[in-house]
Amino acid sequence: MTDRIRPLLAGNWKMNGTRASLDQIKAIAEGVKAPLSEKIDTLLCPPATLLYVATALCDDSPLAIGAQDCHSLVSGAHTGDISAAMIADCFGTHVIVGHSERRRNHAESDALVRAKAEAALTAELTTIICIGETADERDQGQTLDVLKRQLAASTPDGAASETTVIAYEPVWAIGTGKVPTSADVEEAHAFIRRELVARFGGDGEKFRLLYGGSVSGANAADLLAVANVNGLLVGGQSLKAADFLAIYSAFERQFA
Ligand SMILES: O=C(CO)COP(=O)(O)O
Repeated sequence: MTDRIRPLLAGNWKMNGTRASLDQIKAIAEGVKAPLSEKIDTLLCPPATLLYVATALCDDSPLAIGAQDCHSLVSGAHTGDISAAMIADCFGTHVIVGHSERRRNHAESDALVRAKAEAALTAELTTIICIGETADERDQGQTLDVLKRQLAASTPDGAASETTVIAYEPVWAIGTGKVPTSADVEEAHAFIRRELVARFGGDGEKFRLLYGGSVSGANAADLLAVANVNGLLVGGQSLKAADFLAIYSAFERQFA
C-alpha cells in the first residue's frame, strides 16, 4: 500500500535567505519539471520575509511554497509571530510545525505543536509535523518512546493523510553530517507507521513520512530506498538550487 504514496521533497531554509536568494528559488522552480513533477511533490519553505514574493515567483511551477512555523491563533497581540491564515494569505500551502529547533530554542511543547498543527489545518495548509530524538535520548535507548510520545501529543485528532505529513528528524543528525543507518531509519519509520495505523486506521497507511537530517545528493537515493520513507526534508542542501536539484534527481531514479 505504501508504494502508492505520492512522495514529497521538501526544503527548509531556516533563518537563511534574502532577496539575493530569489534567483535560487527561481532556479529550483524551473528545475522541478515534468515528467517527474507529475509523480512527486516539491516544496520549499523560505523565511517568512520571502514567502509572498516566493509564491509569486513559483506561480507557473509545480514547486509549492510554505512557511517554517505558525502561531496557534489567527491574529492578535503576538509580536513577531505569524498565523497560519497569514501564510495562506500569501498563497503559502504548507507549514512546518514542531521543528526541533523551535522545540529547543522556543521551548515549544508537544501541546503547543499540536495547537499550531490544528491552526494550520483550519487554515487548510498541509502541515508537516516534526518529531525526533536527541543524541542523549538515543544513547539511552529511548528513541521509540520519544517518537511515540511526540507523535501522539503533537498530532491533532483531525489530522489525515491528505493534510498532514510526519517528518522524522533525529536531532543529532540535523546539520551534523551524521545520518542514521538505513536499518535505524527503517525501524523508526515502521514504528511511526504502526502508530499512525493504530490511531487513524487505514488512513494511517497513507500518511507521508519524511526523513530529515543531513540529507544530501550523496545519500538521498539510499534514504529513499528505505521502506516507509516517502520523501525527504532537507535543510542546508536546499539553499542552493544545484544541491536541491541533485536530491530531486535521486527521486527520479527511485520513483520515475
Ligand atoms: O532540520 C532539517 C530540515 O528541517 C535538516 O537540516 P540539515 O539538512 O541541514 O541537516
